[in-house]
Amino acid sequence: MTVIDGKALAERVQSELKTVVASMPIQPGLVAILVGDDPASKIYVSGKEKDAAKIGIKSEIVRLPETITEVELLETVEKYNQDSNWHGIIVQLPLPKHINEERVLMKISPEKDVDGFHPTNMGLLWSGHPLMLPSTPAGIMEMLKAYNVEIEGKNALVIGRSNIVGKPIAQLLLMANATVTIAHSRTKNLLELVKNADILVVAIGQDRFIKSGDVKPGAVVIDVGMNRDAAGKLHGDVDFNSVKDVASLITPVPGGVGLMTRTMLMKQTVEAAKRALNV
Ligand SMILES: Nc1nc(=O)c2c([nH]1)NC[C@@H]1CN(c3ccc(C(=O)N[C@@H](CCC(=O)O)C(=O)O)cc3)C=[N+]21
Repeated sequence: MTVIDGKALAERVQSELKTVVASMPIQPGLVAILVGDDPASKIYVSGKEKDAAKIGIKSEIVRLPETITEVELLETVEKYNQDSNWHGIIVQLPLPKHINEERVLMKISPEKDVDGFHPTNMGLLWSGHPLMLPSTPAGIMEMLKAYNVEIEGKNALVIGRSNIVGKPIAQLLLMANATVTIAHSRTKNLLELVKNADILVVAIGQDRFIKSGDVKPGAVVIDVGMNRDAAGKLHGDVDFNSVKDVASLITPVPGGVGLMTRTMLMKQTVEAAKRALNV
């Protein structure tokens, strides 16, 4: 069994990006709009600032109060759409309940939508011609590539159907010629599907849901979960301690998918800046 080293891989990609950025005539810029104080979003945003600084990406966090109106938020997004100093815009999710998430995501100009959540970018991905890749799925594919995982013809099971992880990773695996199944909370024969999966991607947000007895021996297990227990310790959706003995390759939490998610956001930002420069 091999544990995927998300930290080493993230650092490798970051240093490649740093070289690319150093050779660019302008500094790529990434703005993160953070509404309210969701704890997971705060962790992500602070990590992102650190990564950006390391790579040489200009970054700004726009902190807005929980009480902001949807119109004010839309105006903020539009301001950064219009400002050519910023190549990437992300609006941290989740947003407060009184704000329509879909409308806000649709407001981000697709060329600056480095999360890849705009319906135009989702559609481009599903049509097989992606412009912007959502970071978590892009990071997962990067890990599979770095560890030479054969995807073609394999049974890939994605548990979770979110627009952020489940749907886009299913499409990326499909584009790599896997036979893809998407399972979710209403799936009836889940454990049967899990037993058959050569590649298992778990993104359901349930602490240590997948146990060693569930997994096919030799499977590649990618854990997207980030669940904090009462003591504040992070756990994945996979019971790492037992599943690691059954899997051929497995991602840890922390130190796996999360770090690659952050790094791929940086990569999308650099790509967006390159496109803005026409290089
Ligand atoms: N528009 C938008 N896009 C997102 O991609 C997005 C979002 N909103 N809202 C919040 C969630 C959460 N998320 C994380 C990604 C990586 C880590 C991360 O860095 N994890 C590290 C460290 C975790 C730790 O130690 O606390 C790890 O897994 O090793 C954390 C959180 C992205 N999200």
